Order: sequence, then C-alpha cells, then structure tokens
Amino acid sequence: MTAQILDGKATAAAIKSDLTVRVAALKAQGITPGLGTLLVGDDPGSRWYVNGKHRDCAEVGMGSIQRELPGTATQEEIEDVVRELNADPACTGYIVQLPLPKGIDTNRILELMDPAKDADGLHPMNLGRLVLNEEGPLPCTPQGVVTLLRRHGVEINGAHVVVVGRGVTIGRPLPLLLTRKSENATVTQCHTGTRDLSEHLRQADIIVAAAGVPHLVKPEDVKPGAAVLDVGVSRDENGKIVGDVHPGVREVAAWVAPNPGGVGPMTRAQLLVNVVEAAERAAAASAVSAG
Ligand SMILES: Nc1nc(=O)c2c([nH]1)NC[C@@H]1CN(c3ccc(C(=O)N[C@@H](CCC(=O)O)C(=O)O)cc3)C=[N+]21
Repeated sequence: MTAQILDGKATAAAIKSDLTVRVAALKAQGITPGLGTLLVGDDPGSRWYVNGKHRDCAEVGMGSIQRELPGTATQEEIEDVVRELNADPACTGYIVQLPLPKGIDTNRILELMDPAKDADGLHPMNLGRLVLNEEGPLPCTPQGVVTLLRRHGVEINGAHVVVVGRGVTIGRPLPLLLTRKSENATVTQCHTGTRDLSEHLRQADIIVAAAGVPHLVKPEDVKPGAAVLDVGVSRDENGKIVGDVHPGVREVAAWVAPNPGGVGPMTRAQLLVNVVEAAERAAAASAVSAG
C-alpha cells in the first residue's frame, strides 16, 4: 500500500480561488486588503518565501507592501518600520519574516505590532486569544495543518495526534488548535528531549513532524494507516529540502503530507485567509458603528 497524498498545493489553490471572491466583495465595499512583509537581511530562502507571498496576493487581488532592511539594521530601525506598517492604511495585515538577525529582540518586535494587523497570529495578544478560545488570527502553519487534514477527510475528532516540536510557530500553538472542542483531538507533544520518541509515535493516528531533524520519523515508528505530515525544513549539502519524515513512511501510512508540496503552500494560503478575515471583521465593525 502506498499512502494517499495530502496535497497542499491543490488545497491552497482551492482556498485562494475562494479568497478571490471574498476580496472582490470587500473591494466593492471600498476596502482593499493589503499584506505587508518586512524582510531583514538577504537570506535567499527567506527572500524566496517573501516573494511567493506577494505573488499570492496578486493572484487573489490583494494589495501588497514589501519592506526590506539590511541584515545590519538595528532594533530601533526595525521598530520604526513596524510603526510605519501599523500606521499605513494600505497595509491591513503584515508579517515580520522570521528569524530576525542575531542580537535583535524578536519578542519586542512582535509585541510592537498592531494585533489587529498580525497576519501570522503570533502577537502575544492573539496567542492569548487562542488560549482563551476567542476569535482572532490563527498561527498560519498550525491552521494550515488542520485545514489540510479536514479537506482530505482525515478524522481529527477523537484522534490521537503526536506533535514533534516545540517551536513558537508550530509546535507550541498546534496542540492548542487541535484540542479545541471543534477539533477534539487528544495530543501528545514530543520534542528533541523526549525519551523513546518511537514509543510515542507508534501510538499516533496522526503525526505532525516539526522538529527540524532530517528523517526523524522512520517507517517502523508509524502505525499502519496513520496520517503523517512533514513540516520539517532542513537542507542537504546541495540546498535541497530534507524533511523530518523518512521517504519509506509512504509504504506504511495511509496519508502523507509531502515536503515540499504539503504544509508549506497551506501556510501561505492561511496568511491570506488571516488578512481577508481581519478585513471582513473591520468591515463588519464599521457597518455596525455606521448604524
Ligand atoms: N513571520 C513568519 N511567518 C512565516 O510563516 C514564516 C516565517 N516568518 N519565516 C520562515 C517560515 C517558512 N515559511 C514557509 C512558507 C511557505 C513555504 C512553501 O510554500 N514551500 C513550498 C516550496 C518549498 C521550496 O521548494 O523551497 C512547499 O512546501 O511546497 C515554505 C516555508 C513561512 N515562514
């Protein structure tokens, strides 16, 4: 048996086509959602991702604002651009591309962002809203994982999900999403300090591997019929992406999200969803205040 593919590219395309309609409706009300990005430094990988986000915006009819600073930028210079994006009415949502250069206080930058313009769902207020079950922008990669499973009919309700990783963008927020009543999964969170990872993995109906350790999840760790999502990004000596999931897992699992082509495109689509939903919330609020 070979696993079925959780096709992130096709699913992201379907989400973008839905967003195109919603963006047109907002524009008809005089609101043009616009995504801002701030890239600090000239890492080619980061630049490639940022360019992709602007292509996505053009595809759905959204505006986009691209800001860049050299890798030598100071904390104050970065904070100045954040304040400008907070004040710019054309920028209805934005991200600060992570990681920021060494020596920069990332948490201070994230806290300075206007939480209503936080397209990543990583502002402390929005992470707090997630904990409190209040509406707000959701962290893009975790929500991308949930949407990818849902759109392929993989049962989340009652499933045992093992999340491997404890990073701020995926590992920490994903269990918060999965344990909401609306998802209703049971989650075990593992990380590089977990004793006998294989023992935990073998119990899982769904595995989400986001540790950044090449081929961490091996075929013998996977229960036959499980769904395995590869979110790890490492690069080999030729610069090719190597995921956290060993290719042999395809012969054991029922579902596999490949990397590339799985969760990455979903992350980008969710970023657009967050910006459109924030604009829709703002439109609804101004309609109420206009009476
Ligand atoms: N503030 C912030 N928000 C982020 O969401 C964020 C970030 N910083 N820093 C970097 C990571 C990485 N990330 C990716 C998004 C899409 C793909 C993606 O679409 N990848 C394609 C192609 C990959 C390739 O071929 O290079 C795929 O998986 O098929 C990958 C990686 C968002 N990140």
